[in-house]
Amino acid sequence: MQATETPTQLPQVTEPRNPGQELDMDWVMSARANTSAIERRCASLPGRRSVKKEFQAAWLCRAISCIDLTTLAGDDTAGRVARLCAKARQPVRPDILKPLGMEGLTVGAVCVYHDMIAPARDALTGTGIPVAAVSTGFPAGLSPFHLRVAEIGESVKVGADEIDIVISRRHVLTGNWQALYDEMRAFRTACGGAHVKAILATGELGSLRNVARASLVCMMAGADFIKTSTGKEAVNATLPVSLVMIRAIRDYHQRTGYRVGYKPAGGISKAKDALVYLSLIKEELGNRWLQPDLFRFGASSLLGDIERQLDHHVTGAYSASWRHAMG
Ligand SMILES: O=C[C@H](O)COP(=O)(O)O
Repeated sequence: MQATETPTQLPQVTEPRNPGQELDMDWVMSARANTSAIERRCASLPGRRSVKKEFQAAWLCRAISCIDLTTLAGDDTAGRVARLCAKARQPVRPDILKPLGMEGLTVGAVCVYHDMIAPARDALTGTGIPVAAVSTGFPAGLSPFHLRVAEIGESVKVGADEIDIVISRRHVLTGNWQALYDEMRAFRTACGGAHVKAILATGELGSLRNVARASLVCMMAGADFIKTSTGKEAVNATLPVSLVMIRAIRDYHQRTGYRVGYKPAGGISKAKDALVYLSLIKEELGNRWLQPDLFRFGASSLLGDIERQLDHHVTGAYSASWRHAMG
């Protein structure tokens, strides 16, 4: 990754929202995933070695601007969410951001459970930082369908800007693509003006081919983003799964003209891994997808590691451990 742009130099454009389309079964069934080719591509990925040292800080700031800063714990409180939102507004110490020319940098969004939307809204008033809520019986999605739809409506009513829905994995595992399409379409409709991210829970879908097909079906049904995982599955975001989903997004864009966003989530906690993901996006989809309206990291602890690495850069203490970590 040899890019020299800083996050502030990225074009600010408004993307037309994916309206979805009819379910195209021929297209869905033609989706394949060649596992060995995917593994070869992932093994050859740039990232650690190819981000030049002088550009790393800019790329790490880019990563921050794309984080959905997340807390999804049973013991979440309004106080914890308020602290998370303070971090979302000012993700890195000002004395680190100033020399980088990145004052005013914020994360992409804050992601919480339904009951934490109101505290998050209060804490983010006037910042423009969106609130995302997980929904539809997150994380398993096994509550009654009408309640899952109603949950979306409740979250939109109290101010969620984005809704992260979970799909019914069984529809994928049984090849019931029509049922998956209908479910996703209903969720998208219930979201109204709020953007909808479709969580595929890829670690539970059985095969990369299923991941490719589920990605296409959700986009056809109007997903604004497709997202790998809830963070609660045994296997969450991985590079092979990401490659399959990103290529489905590219295919969808080539055929329909609509850009759908991508959100890897779960287990991404290291700055060096964030750079690999950014490299993958840049190479497979291009710079346009490296903005928060089309790319997010779903992460609860990634920001802490990025802040530590930026601190090293700015204070000149470019540590041996970081050099080692970056290969
Ligand atoms: O969607 C976000 C994930 O739940 C966060 O997962 P994490 O805690 O492993 O970073």
